[in-house]
Amino acid sequence: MRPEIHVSGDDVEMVTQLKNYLTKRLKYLLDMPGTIGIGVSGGSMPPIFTKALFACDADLLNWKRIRIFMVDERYVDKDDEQSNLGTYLKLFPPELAYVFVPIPICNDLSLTARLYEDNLRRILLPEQSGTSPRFDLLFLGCGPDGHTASLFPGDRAEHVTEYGWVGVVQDSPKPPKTRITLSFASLKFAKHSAFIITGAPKAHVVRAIWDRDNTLPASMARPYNDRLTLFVDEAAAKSLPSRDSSEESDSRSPQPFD
Ligand SMILES: O=C1O[C@H](COP(=O)(O)O)[C@@H](O)[C@H](O)[C@H]1O
Repeated sequence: MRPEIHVSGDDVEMVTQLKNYLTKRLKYLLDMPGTIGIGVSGGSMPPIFTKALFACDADLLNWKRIRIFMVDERYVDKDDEQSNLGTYLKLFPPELAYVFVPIPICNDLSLTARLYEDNLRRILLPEQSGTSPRFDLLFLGCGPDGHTASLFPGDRAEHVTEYGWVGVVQDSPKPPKTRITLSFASLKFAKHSAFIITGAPKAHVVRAIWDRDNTLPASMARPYNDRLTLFVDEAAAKSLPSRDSSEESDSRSPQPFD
């Protein structure tokens, strides 16, 4: 099944599209039992995601049930300007800091990854079945090199945790060099994933995702159930097939996986 595509003319339109998507997903998830786990990315995503989230109706922002976690993090303290979590904490009201799954950065990188995995399993259980996570909603970004989270071309992530949910990267081509990241396996078991991608330098990555070209991590990270939505601006959409092209249709229905 092809991903659902939303092309926006500007940030305001993209925020509205994201707000509508979040509204639909939260309405569904709030009707189900348990904790709602939303994975988010750093880089350019925090401001636009935060605007869209807080544009949702207040009755959907049930902070007793929603927990937000980083799909990757730089190996820096959360007060460092490079910290993805730190960026969100600066954008969220301080009284909501508790909704973020803590990333216990310590002086041992592998231990940091293991402790993060423990936190994810403890906070997002019991929805997690067995050893594979079932994250409710993932918001992924990508770089012009096709990386997503901190999964870079060249298979640089090392698996150091008991369940393989979280890996470590020590030679990131994008500074800082050292990071922790959700693994491909944990990203691919998501119930719903969405990419937020803007700018012409990433148009080839958007096309790779559309074409299921698994030479790039961003395309390799699409969920097994094919429930994937792309939020792109016009520049990032420029390599997609034209609206009326035959390439667009793909009637394969999504795998039942929820
Ligand atoms: O370093 C990172 O890069 C990607 C993409 O960032 P962007 O600024 O090009 O959108 C981001 O998704 C990831 O979370 C971050 O750690």
